[in-house]
Amino acid sequence: MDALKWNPSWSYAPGTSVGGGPGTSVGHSQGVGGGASEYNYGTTPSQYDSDSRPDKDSKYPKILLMGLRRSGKSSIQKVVFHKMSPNETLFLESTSLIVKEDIANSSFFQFSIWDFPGQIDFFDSTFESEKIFDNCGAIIFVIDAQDDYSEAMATLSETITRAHNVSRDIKFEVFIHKVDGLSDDIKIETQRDIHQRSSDDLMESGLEDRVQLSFYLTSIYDHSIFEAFSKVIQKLIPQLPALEDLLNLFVSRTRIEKAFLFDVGSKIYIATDSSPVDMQSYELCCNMIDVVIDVSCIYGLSDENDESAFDHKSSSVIKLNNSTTLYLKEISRVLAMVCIFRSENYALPGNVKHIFLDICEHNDAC
Ligand SMILES: Nc1nc2c(ncn2[C@@H]2O[C@H](COP(=O)(O)OP(=O)(O)OP(=O)(O)O)[C@@H](O)[C@H]2O)c(=O)[nH]1
Repeated sequence: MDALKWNPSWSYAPGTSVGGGPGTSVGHSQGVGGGASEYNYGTTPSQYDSDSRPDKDSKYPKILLMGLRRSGKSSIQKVVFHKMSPNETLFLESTSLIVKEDIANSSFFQFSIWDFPGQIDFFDSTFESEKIFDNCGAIIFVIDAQDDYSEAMATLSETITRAHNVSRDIKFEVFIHKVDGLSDDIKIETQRDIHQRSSDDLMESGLEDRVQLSFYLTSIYDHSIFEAFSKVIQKLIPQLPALEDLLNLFVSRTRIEKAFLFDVGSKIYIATDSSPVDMQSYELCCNMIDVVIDVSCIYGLSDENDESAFDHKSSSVIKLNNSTTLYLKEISRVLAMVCIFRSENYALPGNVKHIFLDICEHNDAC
């Protein structure tokens, strides 16, 4: 497979993508507005004072990935945004610097992800809370559910207090991570316990009415990490309510059961209609995106041109043997609509994109 044909805007950092599949980024492809940079935390304090700090000009809201060492922060970032296969994360080295990466793929999808080293010391004089938490949209705090999480709970509580002091608008998202190794009963019990302990901690610090935590059970070995990230990102999309209204209107006009608007590169869904999301449907839609991109890369490109495998001609229909039909249609260079129909209601919706864009046109949201 000629990975160079992959749309460069889908790999978010220069030359850092690893792993198989059509998303493998080769060379120094760089995303729109993308680029990863590293700078030292703690060891060279002057870097915080210097005007040359790489984050100085980043205008995007930050998403901070925080948590103890080896909790899985870098793995999450690599799997979601660089198509690294979960098994390859076994070879990731511990992060010793803050790794900052701008992700600005579409007008809905603009933020800056900061992957923190695990050994943060809030009492270190070089840790500048104001600068770190300023313009922060969300903190994703990763807890290794396979390990003793007492220390992680203490760090979470400290992180919340520090961050909340700087900004009241930060969203706190707790990923109870690595749940692939746990039975369903243990997962539920772990979530209950972490929820309880963090509520107690919030109460102790007097923040129980001011801070709201969201909890997600996640693993890089299934789609839970993509779903959780989707929900985090959606909270940072100002146009989300308008997009959801559009999707509701769209669904009501087309007899579609469920419609997702996807960022194709990461398989994060930017919005969906108001009917409940079930994990299986989401997984099916993600798999469909993979199939469409794989097949397009193999059969859809000629050797002469250097076009993307995903373009205005991209669409696909997959009929399943359980009376469900999936339909994917390109919406823009980086966005796809994936719809789920009951097969009996499916009448080739060649104009799905047009109906959607037509609805958008009559609304200011898009
Ligand atoms: N079972 C399981 N292992 C995971 C999961 N996510 C990450 N890991 C493993 O956890 C280990 C640590 O992952 P990292 O991503 O390096 O952790 P980190 O939080 O970035 O670590 P530091 O850089 O030291 O702060 C690796 O061996 C990963 O393969 C998961 O969902 N399930």
